[in-house]
Parts: sequence; C-alpha cells; structure tokens
Amino acid sequence: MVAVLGNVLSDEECDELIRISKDQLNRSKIGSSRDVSSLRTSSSTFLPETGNDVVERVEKRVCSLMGVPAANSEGIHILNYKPGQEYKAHFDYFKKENSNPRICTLVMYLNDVEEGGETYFPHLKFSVLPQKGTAVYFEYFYQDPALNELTLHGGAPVIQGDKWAATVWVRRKQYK
Ligand SMILES: O=C(O)CCC(=O)C(=O)O
Ligand SMILES: [Fe+2]
Repeated sequence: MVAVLGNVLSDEECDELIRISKDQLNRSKIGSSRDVSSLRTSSSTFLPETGNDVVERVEKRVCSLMGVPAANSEGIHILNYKPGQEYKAHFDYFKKENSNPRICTLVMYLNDVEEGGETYFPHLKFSVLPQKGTAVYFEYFYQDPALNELTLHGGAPVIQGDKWAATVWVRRKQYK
C-alpha cells in the first residue's frame, strides 16, 4: 500500500525541522560523517529524540498515524538535496534476515521544490510531488515478496531549488 497524506505537518513545524537540522548538516560537513555514497547524494542527519518539542510532537503524531508505537520508529531522519542531488531507486527494507526488520516508511516534505525532487515508484508508475506538509506512506510487511518489491522508490534529482524531507522508518518491534 502507498498513500499520500496531506497536512501531516504545519508550515511552522516544517520550518522548525529545517531550522534545527541546518546546523546539524553544517556541522557534519566539518566532520567525516558526510554521506558520499552515489546512491544517495543528499546530506542527511538523524534528529536527536529529545530536547525539542516539535520533534517529539511530530514523532508522536506520525507514529499514531501509522498505528505503531513510537518506540518502533528509528526517529526522524532529515534529508537535504541541492540541485542535481538524488536518492536512486532502492528498497527501505533490508535484504538480509533481520530479527527486527523495517516494515513501513513515512517520507514528509518540509518545503515546496521549484522543480524536480519527486519521490517515484518505478514499478507502480507513480510519483509524488514534494509539497510542504504533505507525506507519502508505504508499507512492505507482506508475506508475498512481490508486493513488497512494488515499494521500490527513489528521490528524483532536484532540478531547481532545495528539497528538504523528513523520513521515519519503522521496525516491527521495539527499536529504542
Ligand atoms: O527523498 C525522497 O523523496 C525519498 C527518501 C527516501 O527514500 C528515504 O529516505 O528512504
Ligand atoms: Fe527510501
């Protein structure tokens, strides 16, 4: 199942998530933790779980939206794509057996992108335009592997402007 959800975040919440992660991304540039894989050319950071009301409130809301305990989520992962940056088609679930596999994903858009940056699902011939406050949800916990494989997805290259997104990956059992 893939669902596009409107009004998941308010404009103020989107702005706050960008504001607090901007510093994190800048900091990570100085260190060695910058992502240099060609699969994902964006910059990214996991937000700390506690200490910010908006982060805590958003995590609670989106987990209840997905019907999972907040303890099963990996937290909020912020992605920033500049023009030309992308996240090539991939699965969010792990190929190897895992005792606590990922079961579903929510990708939230924190801004409107001038051009490009859609989340695309090649097998479904479906793509989602990044729109501030909107989210796309998809799940891959089915017995039938073919159903899970339909969730192959990627972030198309940004053509103009910046793209900010926040991803929450969810595990089957308690994760934190
Ligand atoms: O940026 C996007 O549109 C997709 C992000 C994504 O696939 C992920 O974070 O796992
Ligand atoms: Fe993904």
